[in-house]
Amino acid sequence: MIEITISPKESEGSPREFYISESQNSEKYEKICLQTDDQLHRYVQLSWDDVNYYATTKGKTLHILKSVSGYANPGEFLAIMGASGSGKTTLLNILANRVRSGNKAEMTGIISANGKDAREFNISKYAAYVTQDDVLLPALTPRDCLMFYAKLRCPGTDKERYAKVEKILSDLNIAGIADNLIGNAIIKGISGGEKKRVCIGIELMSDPCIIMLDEPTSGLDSYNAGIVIDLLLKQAAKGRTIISTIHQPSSNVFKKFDKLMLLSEGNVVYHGPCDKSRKYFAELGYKCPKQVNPADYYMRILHITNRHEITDEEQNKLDLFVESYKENYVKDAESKYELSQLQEIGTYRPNCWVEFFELLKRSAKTSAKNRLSLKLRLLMALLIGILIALIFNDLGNGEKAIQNINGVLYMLSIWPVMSGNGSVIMNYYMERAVFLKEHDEGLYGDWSYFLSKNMIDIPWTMVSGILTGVIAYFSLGLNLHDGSKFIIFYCIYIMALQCGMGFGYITGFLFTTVEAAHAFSSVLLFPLTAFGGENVKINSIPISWRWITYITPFKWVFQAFTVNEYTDWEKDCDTECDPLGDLGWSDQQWQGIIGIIVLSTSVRLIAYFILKLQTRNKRS
Ligand SMILES: Nc1ncnc2c1ncn2[C@@H]1O[C@H](COP(=O)(O)OP(=O)(O)OP(=O)(O)O)[C@@H](O)[C@H]1O
Repeated sequence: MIEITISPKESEGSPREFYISESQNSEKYEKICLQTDDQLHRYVQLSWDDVNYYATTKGKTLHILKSVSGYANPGEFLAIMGASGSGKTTLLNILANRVRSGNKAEMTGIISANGKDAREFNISKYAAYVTQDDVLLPALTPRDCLMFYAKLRCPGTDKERYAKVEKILSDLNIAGIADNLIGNAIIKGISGGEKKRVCIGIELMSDPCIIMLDEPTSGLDSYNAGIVIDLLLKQAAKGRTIISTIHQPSSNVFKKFDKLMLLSEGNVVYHGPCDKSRKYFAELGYKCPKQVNPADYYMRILHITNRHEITDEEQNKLDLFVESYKENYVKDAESKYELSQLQEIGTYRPNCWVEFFELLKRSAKTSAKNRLSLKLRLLMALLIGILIALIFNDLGNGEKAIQNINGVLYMLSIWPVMSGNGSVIMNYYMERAVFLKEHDEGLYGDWSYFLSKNMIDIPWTMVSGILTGVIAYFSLGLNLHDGSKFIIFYCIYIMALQCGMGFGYITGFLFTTVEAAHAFSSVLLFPLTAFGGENVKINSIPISWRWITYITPFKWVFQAFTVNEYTDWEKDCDTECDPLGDLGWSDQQWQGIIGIIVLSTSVRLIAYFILKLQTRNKRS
């Protein structure tokens, strides 16, 4: 049994002497008893000394953080404030080990956790990071999100995981909306404050010692901002170290912070107890009037009109604050706890099949709940089938029939490749941010993700194939020599869709924006339609260009379709009529099908390779 003494707020005690206060003004001395040594794992004092950050842009080197020193204690909420561009996010990212020195940026200084140099270990193993944007899947519910993390992050039985999710939902006061959709601009969902609480809940699943947040209240009204800050204070009260950048807090929110760090133009101008900041600035000649929110007042006195042309008055004021801070800076006592006593987060990792299965389940749920996208895709498949049936309703006989059948089969070769490509790009960009975040956190590997994406495509391609394929095939009266003809046609159609999806993954993984991916795939696929064998016969293509036909999905699909159609063809035709011979593949029974299988597999392997490369580059 460990006894923890709770000291008053003003005390600059050791990490074991943090205060717990539901109401900020409480000056009560309390004692709490923790049941076991387990709680010790949460106590991390993070400190940073003489941190400088330089970034080079357009040939100019900017000094973004200037000799910044500070600390954050366990059990406390440290708010980092400053005008826009003062370096808050950069500092937070450096503390979270999300910024490294490279070609265009250089970081100097020492960051340590409980006295141990952070260069010797990975701080992200102890810290959770909540980004400013809510990176969530809109078609899921808060419970789905937390449960997904519980499955991949928390050891134990499903019952224990379920209990943990319920506890977090109730701690964050979102149990009432746990089964509502998260939503986005299109899908009506939960409020911004509730989304932020879901993001915090996700991070709490891994029981982090430190929680870092980038502007968790931005975009929230003062009531919701207060709720978010209160729940973070509760987490601090459990011994966690909370570090958060914050923009324009209300006076009610401001007075809840334990420690405050004020930045101006990359310099620290104040770092210490929040409630002592008024007195500190008053002594420097800047007295905040009683009725004024200190947060607003500090922003006003630190305001710089044009940072590229700082006036003498602004510079003198900044120098006064910076010098005074340097003289007065006193760091809290060093933590007594060895880092080896701390519990790492994210060390639990289920095997890749569990990751795959959970990702598959989530993708299925997301697709099913995203009704609009589902309906649109089904409608499109149906309409294309009907449209083809209407346009080519009279195929005719003899030469005319061959020309018409070639035309319709070529359309049926282009459409699945294009639609498969487009649907993958669209779907991938809807979840790209979530995937990159989760993958970066090591929640699952790229193999599990890629495999689950490939598996979830299968039912969709089968349904789409039935809708377009059945309508087109039977309404046009294509070859019905025996039942296997349609089955082969259907399988080729599905493989064409799969191949198009493979191309979609390549472009999706290569580009960071959906617009660039669509533009690139159009530029890539459209010219390939000329090499499919319908517009220009393959043997009339110059030899030096003929290799392109091997990477043209339309060519393999068209070949497979025509061979299937014209073998045992029963239309009226004179003896000269040889549609397969005219196309140049009369003796190539299986090449089309083998070609589409090989190309489909190759593009997926290439896509996986690109994904691996991209995620590795992002991590490094
Ligand atoms: N890699 C970089 N290259 C060029 N400039 C950078 C880089 N990183 C940060 N900056 C610049 O450094 C300054 C501080 O950026 P930072 O995002 O930390 O500010 P902030 O205080 O968080 O601002 P805001 O409140 O608007 O988010 C900004 O002027 C930003 O443009």
